[in-house]
Amino acid sequence: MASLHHSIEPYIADSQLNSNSSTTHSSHEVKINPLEMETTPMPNHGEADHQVVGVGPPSNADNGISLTWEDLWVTVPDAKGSRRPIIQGLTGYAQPGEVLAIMGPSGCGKSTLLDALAGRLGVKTRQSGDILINGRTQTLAYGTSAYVTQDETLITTLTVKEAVYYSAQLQLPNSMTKSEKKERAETTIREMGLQDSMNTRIGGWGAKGLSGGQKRRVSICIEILTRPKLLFLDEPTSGLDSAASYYVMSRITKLVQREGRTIITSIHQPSSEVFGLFTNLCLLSSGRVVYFGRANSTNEFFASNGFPCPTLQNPSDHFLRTINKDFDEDIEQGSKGNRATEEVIEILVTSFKSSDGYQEVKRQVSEICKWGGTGSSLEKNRSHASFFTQCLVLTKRSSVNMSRDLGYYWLRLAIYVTLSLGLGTIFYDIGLGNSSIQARGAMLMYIASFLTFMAIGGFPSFVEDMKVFERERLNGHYGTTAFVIANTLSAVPYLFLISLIPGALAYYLTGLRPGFEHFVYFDSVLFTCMVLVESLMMIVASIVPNFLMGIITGAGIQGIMILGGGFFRLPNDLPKPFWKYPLHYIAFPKYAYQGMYKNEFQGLTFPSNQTGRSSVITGEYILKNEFQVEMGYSKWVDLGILLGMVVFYRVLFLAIIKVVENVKPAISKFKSVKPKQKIQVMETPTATPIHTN
Ligand SMILES: Nc1ncnc2c1ncn2[C@@H]1O[C@H](COP(=O)(O)OP(=O)(O)OP(=O)(O)O)[C@@H](O)[C@H]1O
Repeated sequence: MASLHHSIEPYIADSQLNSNSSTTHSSHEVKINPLEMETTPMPNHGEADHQVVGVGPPSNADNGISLTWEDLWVTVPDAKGSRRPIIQGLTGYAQPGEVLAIMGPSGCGKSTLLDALAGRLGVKTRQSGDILINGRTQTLAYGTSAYVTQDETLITTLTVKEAVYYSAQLQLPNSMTKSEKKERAETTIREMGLQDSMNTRIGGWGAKGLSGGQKRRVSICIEILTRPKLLFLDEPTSGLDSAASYYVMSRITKLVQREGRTIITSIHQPSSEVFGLFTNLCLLSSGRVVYFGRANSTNEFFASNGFPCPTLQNPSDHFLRTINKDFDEDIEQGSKGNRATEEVIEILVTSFKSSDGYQEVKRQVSEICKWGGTGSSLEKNRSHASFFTQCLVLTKRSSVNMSRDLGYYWLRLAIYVTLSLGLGTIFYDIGLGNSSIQARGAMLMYIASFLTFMAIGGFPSFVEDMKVFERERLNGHYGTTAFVIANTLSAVPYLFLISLIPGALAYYLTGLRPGFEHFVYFDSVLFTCMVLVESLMMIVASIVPNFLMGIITGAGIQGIMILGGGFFRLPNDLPKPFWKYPLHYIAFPKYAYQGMYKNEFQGLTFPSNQTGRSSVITGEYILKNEFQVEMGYSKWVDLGILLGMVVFYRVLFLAIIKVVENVKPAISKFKSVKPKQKIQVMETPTATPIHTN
């Protein structure tokens, strides 16, 4: 059995520890939620007489964040309907001024552990155990911590400098001047070694820009701008060469030394120089802890169990190779002797669990909880840019993105112009003959429904916007309302442009109702419908964040609305249940068709087609009898209803984002296993599937 006692430098001498302290905080349920700040009353450790003489928290603990987790389990559903554990009863800690590295073979649960600690597990996962911040059950405020995820969700059209500078303007408080924010952005870019790529566009699908490793560094830049107290990094060095990995990690660890930050990072295969930067190491295998303690004592632990690191081999390579069982058949006999990897892992896991080192980790956790609970308190909401600045910067950033992303509006403009030219040639100089009545009706319907229908073409860009928003929102860069306002304001000029040019072409080529005011009304309806359909697609993007499913859903909703609009089947002929009530009345095409028809026909006369008699029919007659338009109110009411719908859809978009934000953590909390259920799990550590009700 390996003794790890020497490997951990406790803040408190063993003899001064209260043996009960490790259980004092265990009655608190897991409650880390980055969505809101909620400080619950300080747990009563029941140890007023627990005095620690001459020792205590590290000097920077008052300002920093210590995270502790005890007996943490995470499970996911498996194909058979039971639950498979991904994280199995982990206990550990991370404290200010230290870098904790989480290592292990691919699929061992590194990202899951990070997600659990950051309160970001998906809704399908269940978690049990205690995760405490500074010894308390409390939730992290937006922006108190930052998380650099594995996938890069960046605005691909921006340059490195723009991306980081916009982010600085959004995240840094108004008390900083513009030049100070710019300075901070540029310093951070330099710190991450991106000075030569400052003016390079990030790039993405279809437009090559930065390399994968450079994108990683941009993501890190954005998250360390505010110097967060708690930083989670999911494989920050993936895609980087060994020199870049070292420089990136050493600059991040400088933050730790200089400013007493707490950093938890998962990492795949650090070089020995990078490994040397870590304070503590959490080594995992299939969700179980193989080793937790000082990184520089890992070698000793392996050697004492019969698996010494061969001379000249990178220690981290050795640790990972020793516990990687994925390729067991291919591995030749090496430092593990004749043992199967499964057996080696079992030896290490058992050895660690029974070592002094493990006891030391538990003691350390309880000590952190004790001084954390009495001393430091987590900062309230971070000071941000003001709401107005957020709206302004987000509008600017979104406008720049829209202008550079060809798929957002420019392609649509080109298609709309082509379609309008098509309409203009098919219905060219339509005249006032009897046959022009149906032709006008068909053309106006086509413009109001199919020109707006193509908003689904911008859906991939909306989804990208939503992904960036989600990442930035979780890291607390700005508020939801600011995002929705900015998204609306930035789209308006482009939508105006793509309704004006094609609208004018179609209107004047076909010779619709003369008179500028009639054109203004026609184009206003077209523009409003475009804003409306775009709002509808944003709602879809916020619920179905998947290109294909979103496009199909959006197209389906619009198709149904067009069917119930009253053109393909006249209003009185629509089946009453569903199609007439309520669909016809809540579908925007009804108001668009009827408003456009009134604008076109009211006041016009057409020759009657009855043979042998020269008579005329009025526009009013046509509206009432041919198109079954509701004549009890003016065309302006139709436009007003459409504008009201735009407001309603935008408010609905905001409400959905807010609800999703609040519902997700509530579901996770609801699914968290209560401590009493968890105890059964503790008693059978090798029992795999956990069934929780
Ligand atoms: N929501 C989930 N549903 C089902 N399985 C999941 C879920 N989340 C994670 N897993 C599984 O849990 C295991 C651990 O995943 P995780 O992403 O944490 O591994 P990792 O160590 O970060 O891997 P890598 O180094 O390859 O990124 C994997 O087998 C993964 O398939």
